[in-house]
Amino acid sequence: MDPQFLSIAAALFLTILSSILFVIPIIIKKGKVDGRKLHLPPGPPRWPLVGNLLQLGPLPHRDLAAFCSRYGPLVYLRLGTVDAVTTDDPDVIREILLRQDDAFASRPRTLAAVHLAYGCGDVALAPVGPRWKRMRRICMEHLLTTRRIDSFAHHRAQEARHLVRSVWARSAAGETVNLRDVLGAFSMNNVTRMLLGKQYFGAGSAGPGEAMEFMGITHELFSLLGLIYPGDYLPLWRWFDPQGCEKKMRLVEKRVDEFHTMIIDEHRKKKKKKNNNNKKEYHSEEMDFVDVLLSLPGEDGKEDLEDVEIKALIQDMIAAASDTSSVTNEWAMAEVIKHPRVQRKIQEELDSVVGRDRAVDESDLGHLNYLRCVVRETFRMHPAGPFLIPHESTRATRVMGYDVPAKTRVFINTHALGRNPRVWDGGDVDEFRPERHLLPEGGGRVEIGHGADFRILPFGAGKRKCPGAPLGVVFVLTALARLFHCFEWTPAAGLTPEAIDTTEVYGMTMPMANPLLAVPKPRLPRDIYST
Ligand code: HEM
Repeated sequence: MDPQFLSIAAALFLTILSSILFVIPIIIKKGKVDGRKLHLPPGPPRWPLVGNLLQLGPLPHRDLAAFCSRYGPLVYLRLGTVDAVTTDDPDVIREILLRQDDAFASRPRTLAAVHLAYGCGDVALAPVGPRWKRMRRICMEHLLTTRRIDSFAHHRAQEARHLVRSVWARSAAGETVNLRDVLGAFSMNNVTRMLLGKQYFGAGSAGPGEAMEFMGITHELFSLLGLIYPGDYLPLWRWFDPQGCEKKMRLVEKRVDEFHTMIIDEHRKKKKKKNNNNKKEYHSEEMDFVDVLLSLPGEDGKEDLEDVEIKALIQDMIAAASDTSSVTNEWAMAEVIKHPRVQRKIQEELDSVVGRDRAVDESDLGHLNYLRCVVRETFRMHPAGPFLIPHESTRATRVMGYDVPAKTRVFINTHALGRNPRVWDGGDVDEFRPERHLLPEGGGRVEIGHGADFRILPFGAGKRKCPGAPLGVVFVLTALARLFHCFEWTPAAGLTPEAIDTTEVYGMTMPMANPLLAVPKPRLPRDIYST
């Protein structure tokens, strides 16, 4: 028998045994509030101690969706020692994220958040409280302002040109394009130029050694952040940790920290050199996010933010900004190539709004309503992550007439929301049909957000709503507009459009199981590709 399986089985057995001794009294106490039996939401039957943990497979968002269609819009689960609820319903989501935002705006302190987000000292994974508030304020007031984002428009334009040129070079060589690679490089370069003032892909990149290290750690970071780690639900599991997850987290934590230390040192040296050369302070437009953070005053009379705060913020932005937009772009490209009718309509719109004698620029993006519907439809079927980042209740409350205890973990299933047949009538929830989002003639711009009906939820809502949503939308629309304006796309040789594989893999973000390969054919005059 597989030795890894044996060690996992032994760990499970020992965990259950030791749990019997320690946890049962706590569970018995928790089943009541003020002596009254809790009226919990309905949910599937659970095993002693592990609860519903063993009912979650490799695609937990699909398992939780199945529970919702069986038990109702709000489902209670017991995951080891943790109370949890899940929903795929717009009314329940609105209740949790807007009407009871105060009760549900926190985050659980998972082991990954402790090790990989500087002890939950960041924005995205931090429990609600003064520290989160301050870090979020720094993001909103200094990093993600319209002015600051506009100041990087020329970088984004350059990266869009690189994207088109790299695809063009491959098409000229008759090569199939791996869209995961090119879209990943586009997003990552945009993000690292804005955050760190450097790029890791293509000409002008920061050396292959550093790029390799950066890609290595971000890859490991993403996979650890996406993991469902049993130790978060069965604390005694951590004694055995048969897969060595915690050890891996500590190793990645160390490598990530060394990388951020190097980045901050470089920025300090650059600043000092500039000061020694008697150059004036930076113009605001020249500053990347690390420069901005190094120039902000700290608390309690301290001159600067603490390094650890800067590292936590940078870490968050890399994780939150890069993969989300590249995963969305790959799904959108796959669905459009799978539906040649949709590709034709995108191109007709681009030819009418932009024309064929110049490249798309950011000012065009607001006028591309059909493409905006394509992005909404992509978010409906393939939200960047299958769940919002888990929320946690700070106090006991009631939702839809049911008790929800304090410290309940909340899984908002955005994947299931977009495919919920009670929400999307017509029986075609698995069909990619952007037209369903079109507004009546003269209805204005199609917005890419949840709107009043909460039928899609690409960026969350309420206090923890994504602060980078406008920028994320620009990354996504820019790449798609440029790639469909410049090229006609067909599937890799030998594949019909319908045969493109759109199965997903679970993680913090939810990419396609296999990278998308496709063949581009230029459709514009030659000079558009070289300018
Ligand atoms: C297409 C691109 C993007 C998508 C789909 C996306 C989606 C999301 C979602 C679903 C959340 C969780 C909301 C919740 O838990 O209620 C989130 C949080 C967050 N996002 Fe984004 N995001 C994108 C781009 C960005 C960008 C470009 C940035 C910053 C440069 C960013 C920064 C953040 C941060 C800091 C949080 C945590 C907010 C908090 O917990 O207070 N995101 N995002």
